[in-house]
Amino acid sequence: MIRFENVAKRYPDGTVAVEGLSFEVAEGELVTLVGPSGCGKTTTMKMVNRLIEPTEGRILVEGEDIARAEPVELRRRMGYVIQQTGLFPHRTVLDNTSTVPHLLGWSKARRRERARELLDLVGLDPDVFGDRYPEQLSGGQRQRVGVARALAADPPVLLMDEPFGAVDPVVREHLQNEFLRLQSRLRKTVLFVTHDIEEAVRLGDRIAVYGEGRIEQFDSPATVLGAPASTYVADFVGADRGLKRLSVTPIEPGDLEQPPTLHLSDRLDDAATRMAADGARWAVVLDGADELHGWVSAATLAEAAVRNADGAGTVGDHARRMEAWLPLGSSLKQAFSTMLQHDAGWIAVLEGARFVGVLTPAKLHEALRRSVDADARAVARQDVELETIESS
Ligand SMILES: Nc1ncnc2c1ncn2[C@@H]1O[C@H](COP(=O)(O)OP(=O)(O)OP(=O)(O)O)[C@@H](O)[C@H]1O
Repeated sequence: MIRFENVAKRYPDGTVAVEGLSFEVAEGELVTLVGPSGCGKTTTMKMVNRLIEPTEGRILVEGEDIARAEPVELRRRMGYVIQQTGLFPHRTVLDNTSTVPHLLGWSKARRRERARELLDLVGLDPDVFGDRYPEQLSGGQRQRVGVARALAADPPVLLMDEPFGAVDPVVREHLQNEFLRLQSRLRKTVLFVTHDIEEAVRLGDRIAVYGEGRIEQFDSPATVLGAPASTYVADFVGADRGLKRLSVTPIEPGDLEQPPTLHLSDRLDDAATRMAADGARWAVVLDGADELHGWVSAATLAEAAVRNADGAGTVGDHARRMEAWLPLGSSLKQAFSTMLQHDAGWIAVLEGARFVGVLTPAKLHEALRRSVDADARAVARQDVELETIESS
């Protein structure tokens, strides 16, 4: 969708802003450009909408060499969001949001309808905010209007230059989450500049990590964090990259342990006998539809079976509810956080309503190590054999 072919930008004073840029952003993909100040991220982005012309190479958008496109027409195909928002201070929120439709000659009724729809989409009630001026908004609200304006004419491409850079960390995280939700619906092709590695990792389908004027690594967030291509990238992503990687590594079926399962209606004595035979300390308890109910310990079952020597009673009489669960595909970070929140030694993992296994801290650690190794060797996670220092 956006393709850089050996692109360079040299300024007349000899500064090489970027060189040797060759990469592609696929349709519907969100690529973050991340790196320290002055490494050439903004230059890269501005070459896509021809605010800056490359001195070497070419850039194709939807297969077309943009050097041949008419710049104004090109820019209308691209939403552009910047940190300072660039909202017109003397125009209302509705008018700001309608800027491009206005330029495109849409009727007033259609423009307003579209602007209202977009404000709604970015979480601003048009009845409350539509007639305000930008100075009557908070920083976060202004950024939302910036995003709404960029989306107004439904462009296939979005260029975003530190769009959430000027707001505090809490608002920023909120805006990031909202944007991710929006993007999962709209599937725009997005080039997103940031100097914040956390932001790059959270938002990007892939990340381009910039060194001075060139890309040092272009990979998925998990690979950049798990297998940095150089010491430069390793330093840039930070010593806590293992922790950061937790948030981009999903729980897979192969990560799970399979403890014994019992059903609520199972007879107490049968269940106690099975547990003793398995040597298991606890079991997961499912209901009649094989959906998660909770858990029960072997000791509880054994005691209860002794007390109810006549064989009366079921597992359901002694099972405890289990609130610590997550759907398959959730991140290892969510898993860890759920364990801590419930002070649980394991969490249940579900696929839809079906119970598929449990994740323990040891399995979580193993999953992380396997996924790092799998990325480094470009194999599937379940194909990785781990060498482990056994704890004694
Ligand atoms: N008009 C210009 N003339 C000369 N050098 C320039 C010009 N514009 C930018 N540069 C240089 O090009 C390099 C890349 O700048 P660019 O704005 O792309 O960096 P950046 O990664 O976006 O940085 P930041 O995060 O600080 O915005 C910098 O060294 C900058 O000083």
